[in-house]
Amino acid sequence: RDPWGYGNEDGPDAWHKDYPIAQGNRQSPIDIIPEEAVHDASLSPIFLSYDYCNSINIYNNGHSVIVEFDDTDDRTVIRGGPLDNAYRLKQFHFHWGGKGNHGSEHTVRGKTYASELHLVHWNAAKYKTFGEAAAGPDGLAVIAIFLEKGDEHRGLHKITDAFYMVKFKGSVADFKGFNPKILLPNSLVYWTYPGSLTTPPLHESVTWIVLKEPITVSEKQMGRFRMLLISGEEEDDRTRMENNFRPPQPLKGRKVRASSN
Ligand SMILES: CCN[C@H]1CN(CCOCC)S(=O)(=O)c2sc(S(N)(=O)=O)cc21
Ligand SMILES: [Zn+2]
Repeated sequence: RDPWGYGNEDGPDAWHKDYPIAQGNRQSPIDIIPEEAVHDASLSPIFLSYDYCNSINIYNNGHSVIVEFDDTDDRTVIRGGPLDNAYRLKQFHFHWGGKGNHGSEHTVRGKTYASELHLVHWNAAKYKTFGEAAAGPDGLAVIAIFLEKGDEHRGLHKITDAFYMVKFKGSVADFKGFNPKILLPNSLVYWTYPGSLTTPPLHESVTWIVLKEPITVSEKQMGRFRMLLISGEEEDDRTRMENNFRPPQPLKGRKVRASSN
């Protein structure tokens, strides 16, 4: 198992020992205070070109459940907003809690949500490989969407119905033709700020785009997330995958900007 996790010994408070950047100046997530966000009229809307979306597989890496995409061309990209060029969709994954309404990574005036979806994109115009982009200051753009406990989300069903195939750490299954467009809320109004990966290696390479409007998820659907395990099939322990979120980090003088549409 990776030397890091979300437990008492290997959790977020211990990560700085192996990843000193954990105490850096542009760490994520953060607590967003809407009244303190700078309204920037020059921020254009975010454009998601997800029509030729092509998911490949779904897998469990022991930290989260991830759906991967074919990023060999600019078929599935985001543009606009704070971004200088097109960023290619590489994968999406989630962070969630044990029960109740905690589990998100970003918070809004201290409010937590049951889960948070991250759509990870990389700057293929500037970096040759995803790995290089993941380590570059403007290498990644992650769209964060809050999942609020409420009615069931029909778009999420296809994903939660596939979890039984990737119960164990290291398991992977075919997952083709899923278009994450159905996971978007009605409004693409967002906050944006310069930050980092929220898991090791915690690279300070992410332009965060946090959507204001959450989508809803039912308690039953959240239960499906919690049947995933961090243990491998060959291990004898059966530890549930839950509370895989990093708490908010110091803003260190960064400005959060708010879009208008
Ligand atoms: C468990 C490791 N999670 C990492 C793995 N990647 C980064 C390193 O990759 C190098 C090839 S990543 O760019 O896919 C990525 S995005 C996020 S988050 N939660 O900030 O959206 C975490 C991670
Ligand atoms: Zn994430």
